[in-house]
Amino acid sequence: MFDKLRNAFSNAAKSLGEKELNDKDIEEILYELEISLMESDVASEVIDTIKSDLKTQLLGSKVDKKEIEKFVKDRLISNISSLFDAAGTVDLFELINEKKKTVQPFLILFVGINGTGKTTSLAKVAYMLQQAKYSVVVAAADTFRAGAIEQLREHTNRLNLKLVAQNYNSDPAAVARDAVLYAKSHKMDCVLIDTAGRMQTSKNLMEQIAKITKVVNPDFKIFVGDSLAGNDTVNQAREFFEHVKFNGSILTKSDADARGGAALSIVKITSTPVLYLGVGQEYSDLKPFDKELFLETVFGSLSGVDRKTPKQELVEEPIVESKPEPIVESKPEPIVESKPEPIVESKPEPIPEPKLKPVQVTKPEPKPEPKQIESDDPFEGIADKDIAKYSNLYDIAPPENDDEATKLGNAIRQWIKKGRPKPGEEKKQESDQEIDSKHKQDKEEEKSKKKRGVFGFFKK
Ligand SMILES: Nc1nc2c(ncn2[C@@H]2O[C@H](COP(=O)(O)OP(=O)(O)OP(=O)(O)O)[C@@H](O)[C@H]2O)c(=O)[nH]1
Repeated sequence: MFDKLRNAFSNAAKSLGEKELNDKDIEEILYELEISLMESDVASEVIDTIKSDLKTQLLGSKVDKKEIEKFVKDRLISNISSLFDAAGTVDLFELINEKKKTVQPFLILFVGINGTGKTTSLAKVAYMLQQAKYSVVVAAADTFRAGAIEQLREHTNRLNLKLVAQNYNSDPAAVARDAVLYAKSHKMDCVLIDTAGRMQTSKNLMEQIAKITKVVNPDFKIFVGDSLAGNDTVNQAREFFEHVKFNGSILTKSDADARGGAALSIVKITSTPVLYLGVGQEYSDLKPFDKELFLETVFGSLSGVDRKTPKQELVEEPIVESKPEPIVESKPEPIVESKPEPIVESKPEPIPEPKLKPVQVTKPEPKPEPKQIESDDPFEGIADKDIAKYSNLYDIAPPENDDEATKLGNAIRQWIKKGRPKPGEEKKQESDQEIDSKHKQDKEEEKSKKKRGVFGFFKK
């Protein structure tokens, strides 16, 4: 008998607790998540597309009322996570090793607009490859910006790398080709090609890059974008991708701001992966992009819904002191050579380990204690046979609401505690009054927890 009753209760709770998601439910929850994405510098058009995709997916889904927020959030995170997965990952070393088998150098072209950190990132990649024992030659194919060649020379001198350069205004494609010839004749593993970075809308620039691409046919093209530039970086990425079809990106200056939404925007727009994050001004300040860390940064804990606008650092430790070796642009020296420099293999000197910056470890924001979730079942812990026995002995009618169910559950527990006495055997140890007062106490506790009642309505 009580099995039926119990089933009826739980079905009622289910039907009252379940809900078919409509536009309004989703909009309300997405609003919070949208703020998180905006605060993380995700481009607005990307947010709009993600939102509308998600809405289409969710409309009409049946969800437990209590779980709606978590459900929507989880789906959003899982959609974004799939976006990153779909863009794939790249193991640069593996690609270089493959090319090495053909005894040909692996050519990497760096593109991006001025000032985003392209040259610095090229130097960081050169350093990373050097550390992995690959031989590297650098091509100064930015022959447009005054000081660009000297800036690159500064890096290659420090890293003890060969730089192939010509005069300003010479043909960047010719510089790239010379560097490739140098690498081939010296059996070097990689050629890193710097390019000029005027505005992405410059037709000239895009034509120049297209020409380099045609002449040397790079194996890999990297777009360098500034992670602080938000929508701007996205527009740059779109434009460069249209013309250059780059294979992946490096996002610079992630140390200066923890948000990193540009990563999501670029991946969404180009379907290519973010390879590395620039996290400082040292050569070693290049970190592989970590999807999980990104998601945690934007959404907080991936399993809960309590942190709506987290401000966790994408780079775990903020850098407090930047003592970079100044990457200064020296004044352009007149460059006389119009041909590639005579090829003199300098003896590789041991490369000093770049100094690591002292980092200050900040204590993570204390997370709020997870709320204790109590069972909604007023008969929790009571065996079916006890419910049946008690109701038969005392001829109890099925409870009609939360209060009655809770009261009945408590009464049965008391009865069990006292050894399941039959009517008359009871020594009246516990009067109805006592049960009532216990019940009142329970109600008070529940009130303060403001949790949803078992029958599907909110207790006031
Ligand atoms: N904090 C920080 N600064 C960076 C990072 N990457 C580059 N920078 C700095 O950003 C500035 C611009 O970097 P460059 O490498 O000169 O920029 P670029 O894109 O090559 O500019 P052009 O040479 O004009 O094309 C420099 O001061 C760099 O030190 C980074 O990851 N973190």
